[in-house]
Amino acid sequence: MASEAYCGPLNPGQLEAVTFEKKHALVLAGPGCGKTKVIVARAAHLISTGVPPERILILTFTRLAASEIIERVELAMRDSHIGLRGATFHTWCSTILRNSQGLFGPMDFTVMQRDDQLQLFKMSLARQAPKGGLPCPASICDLYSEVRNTLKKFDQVLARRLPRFVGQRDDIVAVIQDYEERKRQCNYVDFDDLLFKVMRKIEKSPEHRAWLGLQYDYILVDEMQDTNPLQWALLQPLTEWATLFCVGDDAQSIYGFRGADFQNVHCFQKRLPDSAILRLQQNYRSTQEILDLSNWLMSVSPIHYGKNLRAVCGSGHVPELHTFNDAQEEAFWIAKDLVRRHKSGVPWQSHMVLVRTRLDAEIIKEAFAEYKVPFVYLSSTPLFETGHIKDVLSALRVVANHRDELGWMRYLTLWAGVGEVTATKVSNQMIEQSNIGACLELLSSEKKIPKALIEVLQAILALPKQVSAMIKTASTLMTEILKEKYKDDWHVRQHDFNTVQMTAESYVSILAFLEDYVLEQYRAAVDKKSKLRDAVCLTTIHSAKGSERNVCYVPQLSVGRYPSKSAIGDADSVEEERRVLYVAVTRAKKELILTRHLPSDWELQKGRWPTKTKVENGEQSGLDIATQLHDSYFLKTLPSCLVKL
Ligand SMILES: Nc1ncnc2c1ncn2[C@@H]1O[C@H](COP(=O)(O)OP(=O)(O)OP(=O)(O)O)[C@@H](O)[C@H]1O
Repeated sequence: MASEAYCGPLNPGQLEAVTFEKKHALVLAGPGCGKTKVIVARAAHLISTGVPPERILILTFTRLAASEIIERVELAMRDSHIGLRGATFHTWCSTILRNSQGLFGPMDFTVMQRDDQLQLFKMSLARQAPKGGLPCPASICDLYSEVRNTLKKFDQVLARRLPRFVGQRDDIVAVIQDYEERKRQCNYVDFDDLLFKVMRKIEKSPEHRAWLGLQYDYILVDEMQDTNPLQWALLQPLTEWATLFCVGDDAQSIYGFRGADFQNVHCFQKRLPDSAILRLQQNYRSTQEILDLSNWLMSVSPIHYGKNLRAVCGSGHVPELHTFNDAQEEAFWIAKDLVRRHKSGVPWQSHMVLVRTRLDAEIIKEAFAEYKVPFVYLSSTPLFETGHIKDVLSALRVVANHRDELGWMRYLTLWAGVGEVTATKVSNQMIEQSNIGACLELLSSEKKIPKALIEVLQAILALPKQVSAMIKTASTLMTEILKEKYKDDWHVRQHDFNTVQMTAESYVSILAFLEDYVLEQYRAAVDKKSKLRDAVCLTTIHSAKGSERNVCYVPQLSVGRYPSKSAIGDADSVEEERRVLYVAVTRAKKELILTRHLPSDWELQKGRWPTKTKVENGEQSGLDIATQLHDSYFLKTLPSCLVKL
């Protein structure tokens, strides 16, 4: 079989999936059973049997995964410009909006970052509810996002997420309407809009549906278990034209907070009667001892996952479980253990450390610095989220979209003598103008606006369409104000502009460049580069999906962390936490090292355990929560034979 020749051996189940000929299929498999391999081989198989690559669309959860799959298919086909299309749902929809000759609405828009969304909600709140009394901007933003991603009724989501505010329903709706109106005025599109706008059009209009559906013969979807109802509403109408081939694992669904819906997996066949469910059972990644522990973790869940992974590669080391006095001792031990392994000849890059949150990573980073362990951190704050870069980019933003109110606010308030009040007044005027030329004219007549502020924008406008040159000019002309604003660490920050310039080298459109960084193109490039270095991979578990290493450490497996305090009291959240831990432990190929530390004195004073639930519902005491944390601790009933203490 051609794809097998390209992609390496396939077992009979994988081969059946790769060459499946009836209509739609969902391949369900546990971790390490070759789902990614099957997607790559399926694409190679389709191409080798004559399907034009541009008629195949591959949808993945991250841009990195999309680019890796495309690369692997290209490698398999020995053709590096094969023309296969791979994207996340967001980048796919953004391309549809921008490249449809206006069929899906205006094509020139600025994609908002979450920061921008929060700022806009804050302004809407100030306009609609000046005396307060409503949820904070982040809560309203998340509420609205959940409504759109789950396609549930607003009142239903409000009652579940923010029960205390049900009485203020109409006020919250007014804030959201104000936010929507402002977004329209400013030419903004938020993350959810990208999907929502496309979905609404194809839902309502047969012409739009056909226009999109006719572009594809095959749509291949990775990580189906993490798709949400909005994403399904985009896929289902296209099945009239294209064949859907999805892979997923219900035990690895960890994006419930983004509205991921099990139904997309569990109801697949009911929703698409001309479809088949295929299952892959053999795990090629881990040793049986690692799988025994993983199987046990799922077997004690109240949900019946029915996971019983069998290792093709047989037996190996029993997972280790180490307990330390505190988090620092734990982190130092991990660093020392890595140094020991490296000294014995194992490359750094054979190791991965999987943490729960960015904050958890900090203590590990400190220990790595102390013991000089080289590492790449896969969830670090991208450069583009830092203040000085955002400041420079704000100048480019307003040149690209003169109705970008938040861009104006950031840019104007950078300059001495321009306060919030003036900036608000001026940016309101700017978004009324017909173009950036008219804005510059008006700015020149404003007494409070420094000349240098206008000169930066004029200089950007005068340049040919090269985004990297624009960044260079803007950062050079803004050096004095930035140096003053970031005087404490300017010596470090000043070097970042070169990196951003390099990233922008191939771009001729500011909007396209800004959008790519909002949608994580930049992070994907960094992740890819970092994989080439010999370094330990330090990563959040959410960023580790699809990855594997010979030796994996899962630290901070302490009471109150798995499940985390915030999940207690909500059975769905606790189960999602279990799946997060499942993803972590199933990344290990040969050795799994679990570590934890004893609760600190502070935590031991039971009355001082965080009392979020108590605050919100007035029901539970801190003591109750401490007891629940102990009772629900995932390792509480861990059979001692599954680990080496
Ligand atoms: N038939 C096979 N023969 C040999 N190795 C295989 C086979 N199928 C998969 N593998 C190997 O097993 C490992 C896991 O495969 P892959 O990453 O495709 O699994 P997955 O199901 O996508 O895992 P996860 O869901 O955990 O990300 C890879 O190293 C892959 O090369």
